[in-house]
Amino acid sequence: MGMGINLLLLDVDGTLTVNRGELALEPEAIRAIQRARGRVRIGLVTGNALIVAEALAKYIGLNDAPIIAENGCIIKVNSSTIMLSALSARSIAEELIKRLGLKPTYQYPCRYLDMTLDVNGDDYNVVNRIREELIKMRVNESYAVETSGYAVHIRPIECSKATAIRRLCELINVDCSTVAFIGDSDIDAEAFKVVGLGVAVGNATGRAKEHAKLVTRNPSGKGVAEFIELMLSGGINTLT
Ligand SMILES: O=C(O)COP(=O)(O)O
Ligand SMILES: [Mg+2]
Repeated sequence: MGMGINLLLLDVDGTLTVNRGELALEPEAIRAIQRARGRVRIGLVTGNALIVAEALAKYIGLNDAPIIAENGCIIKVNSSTIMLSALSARSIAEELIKRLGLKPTYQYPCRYLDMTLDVNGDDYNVVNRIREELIKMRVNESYAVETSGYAVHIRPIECSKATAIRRLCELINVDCSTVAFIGDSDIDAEAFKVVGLGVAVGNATGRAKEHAKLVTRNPSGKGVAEFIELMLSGGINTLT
C-alpha cells in the first residue's frame, strides 16, 4: 500500500464492538489497539456523547487520544474542547419527542449539540418521519438527521464527522492524506472522502463499503484487529 499513516481514527459502535447493533466491545480490537499504541497516533470519531467516548478511550488505555464526539459536533484534543456549532438540536429534539412520541437515548442528558433518539428497530422509518416533521416545522435546512444503526441523530447541519476530521487534522498539524479512518455505517461513508485511507469493516453498510478504499474480511472489531495487524506488519507503513 506504501501509504504512511500518521493518525488512525476509529469509529466506535459497530466498529469496535463484536457486531453492528451490539454494544459489547470486541476484545481482539482492544488488544490490537493496545499493541498499536506508540506506533501510530490513535483517536476516536463517534456519534457517542463526549463523556462516553472519553471514558472508553481511558478504559482502552488511550489517555491522550483526540476525540471527535456527537458525529462531529465536538472535538476534544489535548486539553481543549471545541464545539463546532453555536446551534444545539436539543430544543428541536424535545419538540420531536412530543410530536412523534419518540424516546431519547440514555446519553440524551449528557449531550450538547447532536441529540439522539431510540431506533427500536426501524431506524430508517424514524429518520423519514423526523425529516418530514422538520419540513413541517420549516427547520429542515438547519438540521441533519441520520441513523448509525444504534440511534437516530439530529445535529446542526454544518457539523459532520468529515468536517471535524479536517478541523482536527489542522489542530494537530497532521495531513488528512496520512489519516486512516475505520467505520461501519452510512455516517462514516462521508468521512472516508476526507482521509487518505477510509476502511469499512466487513459487515459495514453498502454505502460505507462503496466509499471505502479498503473493506476488511472480518466484521466489526475483528475487522479492526485485521487492519491494525496489517498496518503493524508494514502492510501499510506507519510514520511515527
Ligand atoms: O452513537 C451512535 O449512534 C453510533 O456511534 P458510532 O458513530 O461510534 O457508530
Ligand atoms: Mg458506527
